[in-house]
Amino acid sequence: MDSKNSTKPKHIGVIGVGSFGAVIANILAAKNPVMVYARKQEVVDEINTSHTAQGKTLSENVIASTDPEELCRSCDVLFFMIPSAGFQEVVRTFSPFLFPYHLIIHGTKGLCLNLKPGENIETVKKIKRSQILTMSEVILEETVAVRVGCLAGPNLSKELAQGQPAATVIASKYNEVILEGQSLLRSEKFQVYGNSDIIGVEISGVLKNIIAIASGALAGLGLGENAKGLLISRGMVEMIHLGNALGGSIKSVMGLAGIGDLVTTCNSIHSRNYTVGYRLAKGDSLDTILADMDEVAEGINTVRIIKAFLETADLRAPITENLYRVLFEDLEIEAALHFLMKYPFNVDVDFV
Ligand SMILES: NC(=O)C1=CN([C@@H]2O[C@H](COP(=O)(O)OP(=O)(O)OC[C@H]3O[C@@H](n4cnc5c(N)ncnc54)[C@H](O)[C@@H]3O)[C@@H](O)[C@H]2O)C=CC1
Ligand SMILES: O=C(CO)COP(=O)(O)O
Repeated sequence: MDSKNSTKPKHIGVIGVGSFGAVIANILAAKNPVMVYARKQEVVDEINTSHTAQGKTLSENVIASTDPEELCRSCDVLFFMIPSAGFQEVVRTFSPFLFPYHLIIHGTKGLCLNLKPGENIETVKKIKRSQILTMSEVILEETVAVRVGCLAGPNLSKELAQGQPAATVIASKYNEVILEGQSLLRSEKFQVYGNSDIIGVEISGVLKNIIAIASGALAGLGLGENAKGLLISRGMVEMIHLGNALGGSIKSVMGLAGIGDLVTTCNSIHSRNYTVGYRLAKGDSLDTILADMDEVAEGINTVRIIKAFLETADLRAPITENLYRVLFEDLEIEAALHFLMKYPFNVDVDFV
């Protein structure tokens, strides 16, 4: 099947109409017709009749379908905007209809695991890098697509939806993916940078969620800006060492998808990860918080994965390790903070 034989105008595909997918669909719809994929027929009907998706307003340039084949036939470029927990399953649903000409960009800030049948993160205590998949690795493993990219940066969906100025990074090994992403998304309110280190950019977006949970916890304890500055700078160092161990470049952590997103999410009540930490510090249990949240806070699962990775890596990540104990072993946040304040960090900058 050759996409060039089609005479119909091509849509840009968006898979997932959650908070971020809806915003990206609207940004794309300013320049091109967009087709979004949703699993539920009632969501598709709502979009096609009233141009809303569960409370979020969508452009009239957006249509919806429940049919992955229709998306793949109608769109040469597809944006996957699905949380990591459902990512592999959704990519598998699309895989039979994808061809090498498709260009795929994802916006997911989480990780997947490549474990044996019957194993899961609860049962496997130690994880090697080869058992961790970024979302671009999932796409490359599950499909025939080659031109794959990711989108990451300080992009709180609530602010983007209000049309506030922001910027993002499109990362890919292929310059044409970066150029296509820039051309589709860029506007006077949305700047789009390029980066060829896709793993570094993906990992930056994933790891900042851990530090955002910790930042929310500091705020929940009523601590001030000195403590936050300390957390953000030491968090960045932890991201650099972990990012390096996971195959990313230091440079990407220093960029928009790393330090840029870290500052944003460590400071915003609109960040779900920050909110998790804040509520924990106010005394809510993780189970209560998860039961209340209808959106994803990727950092919780990421903490678990990185803790298991640390068991096989020659590396210490004290913020992540202590946050793991707070989230999953009932360590008091004050005790974790006390431990970190006594931790013998000596060298300020040890990564350049
Ligand atoms: N919301 C934000 O400000 C930003 C979110 N992100 C990342 O984008 C990803 C998605 O986040 P949100 O849109 O905020 O999440 P969300 O929880 O608001 O929405 C997720 C969407 O994915 C759909 N979905 C989940 N599993 C599915 C499946 N198996 N098949 C089909 N659809 C499925 C849900 O129905 C929902 O529409 C996350 O990895 C998040 O870290 C990145 C930047 C900003
Ligand atoms: O990644 C985000 C903004 O860049 C969104 O952060 P949360 O997932 O914590 O809401």
